[in-house]
Amino acid sequence: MTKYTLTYFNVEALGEPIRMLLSYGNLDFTDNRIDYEKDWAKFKTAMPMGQVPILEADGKVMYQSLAISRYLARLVGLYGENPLEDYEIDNAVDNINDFRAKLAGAQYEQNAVAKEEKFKLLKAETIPYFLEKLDAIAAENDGHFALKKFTWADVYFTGMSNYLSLMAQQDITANYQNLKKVVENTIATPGIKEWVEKRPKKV
Ligand SMILES: N[C@@H](CCC(=O)N[C@@H](CS)C(=O)NCC(=O)O)C(=O)O
Repeated sequence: MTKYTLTYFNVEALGEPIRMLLSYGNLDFTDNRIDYEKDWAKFKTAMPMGQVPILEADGKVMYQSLAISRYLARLVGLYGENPLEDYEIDNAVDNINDFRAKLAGAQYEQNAVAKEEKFKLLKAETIPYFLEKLDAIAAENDGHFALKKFTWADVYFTGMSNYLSLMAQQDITANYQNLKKVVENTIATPGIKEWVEKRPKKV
């Protein structure tokens, strides 16, 4: 049986959807968390693109979190059953990821004045815009992100949700009932439920 090792920092963020997919599939994995301050400089040079997450499986080193997630989603049966279904799921993930990129653009802005301006715009326009759109997609799909059923798009949103809330400086599901439903359904799913109960409490 394949033994996986996920290497990432001691946070949820890009690593968490992968941890959830591994847990959903009941795949045997080591959750290897690097201490950024102490150890990252030495690990970074050994990473294929100088970044994490990476997933090791029987000697194969995989990187790029979305590529890893798609691989696992296929493996555990949370992708589509044909190219059109795959498109629907990928489309939802891309929408979520566009939201993440907007938040990260402000969060990681180095110039303090520019950062404040970016956050003002985020709070006034970008965050409500994306959350309304995402909530509408979840409403159309009966509390899921695609195909009216549980797919890895739901896992992606749920895995990222605490990190997105942290960057948005607000609970992103608080006023969006359909997004809340996606998260509630996902964390009640066998495999993921047990993972969420035992995972380190570090967003
Ligand atoms: N596109 C990559 C981005 C990976 C990425 O941005 N990783 C960050 C952590 S979230 C990282 O390794 N940062 C440390 C560095 O770049 O030195 C993916 O999705 O895997």
